[in-house]
Amino acid sequence: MSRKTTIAPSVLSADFSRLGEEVADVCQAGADWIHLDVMDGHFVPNITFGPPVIKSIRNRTDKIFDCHLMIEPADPFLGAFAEAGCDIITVHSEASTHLDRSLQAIRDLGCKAGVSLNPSTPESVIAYVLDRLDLILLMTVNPGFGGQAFIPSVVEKVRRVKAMIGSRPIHIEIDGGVTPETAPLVARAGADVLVAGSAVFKGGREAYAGNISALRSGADEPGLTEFKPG
Ligand SMILES: O=C(CO)[C@H](O)[C@H](O)COP(=O)(O)O
Repeated sequence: MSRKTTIAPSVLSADFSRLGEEVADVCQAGADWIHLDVMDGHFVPNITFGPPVIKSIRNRTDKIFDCHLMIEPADPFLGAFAEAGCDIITVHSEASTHLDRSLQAIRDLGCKAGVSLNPSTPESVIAYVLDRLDLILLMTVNPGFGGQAFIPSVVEKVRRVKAMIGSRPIHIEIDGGVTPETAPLVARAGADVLVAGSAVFKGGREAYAGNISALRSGADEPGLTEFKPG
């Protein structure tokens, strides 16, 4: 059976002066989720936006808001991101001193809980929190900027994480340098959610539908098993 990979455009590559329209346009073009990259200028060398901006675009779509927190600490702000309308909140393992507590707090807020690993972080850091996870975000670039080159060594980590989670209903999401060429590599290794900024937003709104379908057709090869989240 073939499957449908979830495509999550990262608004990092959108025109921020028209963010609401950009979100509506990519949803209209076939996006499944909206990926929100929150950066603090401390954990990563860039600053983006926070809860007020997310709240201001929440009414543009009812698609899942997938919030990737690249902030340290994250715990004091989890409530504000949930309140702003995020459905999934992902924290970085490298920025979480008490990862188990952070994941529990996200679920207590009524959101799905995710953890993100930088390219150099081994998957062993999540071995004891698997039952608290709805999503594992494996970075295929060093976080902070869009438009970077995909780091191929992470493909092997995707395979290991897929084996590690077994039958648990946990999404494996890939973020960084995802293109129609790299999408099949990570999909074959076990990823079911692909984040893409540059590859979706290039060419302006008329190009979004074609860009999304190019990513999807690369990832949705026949023979890949369908993912059924819990
Ligand atoms: O988290 C990110 C950077 O930290 C971005 O989501 C990611 O890099 C997507 O951009 P692109 O598809 O252009 O690589």
